[in-house]
Amino acid sequence: MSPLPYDAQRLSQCAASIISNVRELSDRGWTPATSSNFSERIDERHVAITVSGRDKGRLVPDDIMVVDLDGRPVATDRKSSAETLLHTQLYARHPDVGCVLHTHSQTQTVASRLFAREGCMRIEGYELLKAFRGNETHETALDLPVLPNTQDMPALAAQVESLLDAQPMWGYLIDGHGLYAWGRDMAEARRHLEAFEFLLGCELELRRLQR
Ligand SMILES: CSC[C@@H](O)[C@@H](O)C(=O)COP(=O)(O)O
Ligand SMILES: [Zn+2]
Repeated sequence: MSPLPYDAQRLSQCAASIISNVRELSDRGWTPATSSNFSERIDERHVAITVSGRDKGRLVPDDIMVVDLDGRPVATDRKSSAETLLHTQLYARHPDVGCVLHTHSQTQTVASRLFAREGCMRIEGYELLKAFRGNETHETALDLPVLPNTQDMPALAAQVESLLDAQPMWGYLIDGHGLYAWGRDMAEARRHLEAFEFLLGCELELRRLQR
């Protein structure tokens, strides 16, 4: 047997981090019905990612596998997330991206429906905007893109590429689907994900109150 092209110990670390963090996200109801997918970078060429179709609230080490930056499985016959390309495109493009989190909370999904027509959701004036890397004041605005949903991953990835060409960003919504968020490591990606969830919730609540 040829040696693994990645560090098995680093894979175990990534798997443990994904399992424990995702269990907490799942306990909040953000990963219903096997939805959502999660990954962490192993090294410059390899990513640990969830196997497709698993119950994300009950992940075990066997539910985390390795893909290369083109999304091809490495040393396994398991099938990676149906949305693997949306993860690997970020790692391939940005060497400082270390973790990508995708969830399907009700807040994220409702917000995506509400702002789909505009193609973006403007979030401004909140203290919690400082949770995003690089922001040092609440006196700023963030445009969270909302992309049309499709099962055609290369087409979706191409749309994400053009967004990334245009602006620095930490996440996007997919209409009727959910949220992608990322960061340099699990802690930062999770901070960004939680900030998006909170801010989307505030905007939805404001709209309800203003009706
Ligand atoms: C269970 S429906 C959700 C899926 O279609 C998909 O959007 C998703 O988030 C999970 O897919 P997966 O292939 O398990 O990574
Ligand atoms: Zn999804």
